Amino acid sequence: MKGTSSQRRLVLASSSPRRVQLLAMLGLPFVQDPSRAEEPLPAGPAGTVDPEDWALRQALRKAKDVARRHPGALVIGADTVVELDGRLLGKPQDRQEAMAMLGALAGREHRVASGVAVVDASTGRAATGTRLTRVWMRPLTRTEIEAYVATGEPMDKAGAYAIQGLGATLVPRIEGCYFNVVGLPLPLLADLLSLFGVRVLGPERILAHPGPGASGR
Ligand SMILES: Cc1cn([C@H]2C[C@H](O)[C@@H](COP(=O)(O)OP(=O)(O)OP(=O)(O)O)O2)c(=O)[nH]c1=O
Repeated sequence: MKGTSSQRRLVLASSSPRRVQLLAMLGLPFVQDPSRAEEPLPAGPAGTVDPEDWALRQALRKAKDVARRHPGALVIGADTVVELDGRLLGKPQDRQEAMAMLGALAGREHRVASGVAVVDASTGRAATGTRLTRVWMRPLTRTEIEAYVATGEPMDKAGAYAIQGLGATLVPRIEGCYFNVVGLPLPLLADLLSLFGVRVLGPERILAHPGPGASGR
């Protein structure tokens, strides 16, 4: 069938193990080829950069960079940032910065923005989107922050926490897409892929899993 998921090669332009796990959940075959095209976060005054604009720009950069080495493929790029008081927080450089980020986030609401870009390497066409999730972190004592940072979990995560890990105990409430916080908003990604004819729940699934429904019994 023309334009179906079985015929488009998917490439994930990411080094993130979380994004690999999340994309694997969709059950579509893909290869991983990380990009190094991400820009450092802007150091300007608070409120000068919109988190969704920033995440989208980085997602597109990553996808376009990797698309150059995969002719004919559909390339997926994503980027996630945390925003607090108009400032963007990326991944902490060291444990001290992780402590400072968690100290600032503790007891407050912040926002997590992810951008996703799907680039068709054969035409250069791109489909993009963003999602914003509100996240409430409970108050934390200094000892709790130290203990959490000592686990190492915060080190490669935007905002220095992982909602999908031990960090789940720090977050009593969110509003918006959970997968957006983990780094790849799956409902958005499925919508973007469908624009290229890749359907997560296309008829190929029925052929691949013939059961009572498919046989008509
Ligand atoms: C807030 C939060 C972020 N994160 C992660 C998702 C991303 O991997 C990371 C944000 O960094 P990114 O720069 O978006 O991604 P990355 O450098 O890990 O991977 P790549 O650029 O190669 O795609 O933070 C979590 O895993 N859990 C969380 O709760």
